[in-house]
Amino acid sequence: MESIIKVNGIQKTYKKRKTKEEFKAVKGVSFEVAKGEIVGLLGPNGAGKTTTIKTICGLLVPDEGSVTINGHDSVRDRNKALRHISAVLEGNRNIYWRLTVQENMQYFAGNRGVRKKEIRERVAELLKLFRLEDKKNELVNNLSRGMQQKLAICVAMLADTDVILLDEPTLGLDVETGYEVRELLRKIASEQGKTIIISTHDMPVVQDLCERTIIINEGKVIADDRVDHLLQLFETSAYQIHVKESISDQQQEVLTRQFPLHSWEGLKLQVNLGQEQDIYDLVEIFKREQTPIETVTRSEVNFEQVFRKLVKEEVAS
Ligand SMILES: Nc1ncnc2c1ncn2[C@@H]1O[C@H](COP(=O)(O)OP(=O)(O)OP(=O)(O)O)[C@@H](O)[C@H]1O
Repeated sequence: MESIIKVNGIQKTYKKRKTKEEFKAVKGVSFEVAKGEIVGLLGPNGAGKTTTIKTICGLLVPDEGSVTINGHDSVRDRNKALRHISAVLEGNRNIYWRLTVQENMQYFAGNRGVRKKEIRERVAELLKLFRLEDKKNELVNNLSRGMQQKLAICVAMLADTDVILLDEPTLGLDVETGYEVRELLRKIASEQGKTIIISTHDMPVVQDLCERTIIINEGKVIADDRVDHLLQLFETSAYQIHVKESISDQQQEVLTRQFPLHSWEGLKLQVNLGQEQDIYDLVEIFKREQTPIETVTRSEVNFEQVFRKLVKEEVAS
């Protein structure tokens, strides 16, 4: 499929103003995004996601490498490249809190080149899509965080660009509003063919919404794969063991040493094995002190486990 975004080996070093100390935040990131794809950009805090997103939307110039959008270089051909992109970088900080919802929409519509006679119709259409019609005369200051976030995305849709970049679109939203934003993004992608890149820590967003994920750690891409493929790869290695009584400190020590990727919920142990045969070593830990086992089941893998394992393996290597 045709790529609308090509990120070629970008590097970015920040210099601290006072000490002039240098920090390499992005160390040669490359990936491509096809038209109509929804891609999740994942990574621990400070991994370089925002720096990458800001470079794609032309707010930062890379020290090395390049970004092309629909064939236009984001530095040399900036205006042409940016015509294809809208970004929501700091959510509710991108909108005016002292204006109403509708005033914000009208202001940004003019600002982003929507033709005067089309503004009213475009604003009404988007407010309907985002279910913000009944809030149109409300001051943004009086809206909940979730509604402000929805408005910020709604504003980004005004220019009707091919690509939408979203930095943490569900940050701080409750489960229900997070779900609503997710469904909206899915609708926008499927009905309007938009290409969406989402930087997030929200694993359900990646698991439910993104077809592909690019995982960045310490400024480098450590995985770039389909979400369902990554889940399949890890499916065979996730187990749940339900014991009848708590294990001893010594057993816990061995467990932590041999199976660092585990967590307890009461008497239920959730563990990721390196390979399937490791189940025997795991059961041995309980057997040694005759801890009674209630059940051993292979568990459903969620994307959070996949993510943690990939990042942990990368740090260890
Ligand atoms: N303007 C800046 N000056 C100096 N260092 C910076 C600047 N912006 C970012 N950094 C550093 O670069 C690294 C990458 O930051 P970036 O914001 O891209 O990470 P991130 O993956 O988006 O993190 P988070 O998930 O915490 O938002 C971090 O260590 C950060 O402290």
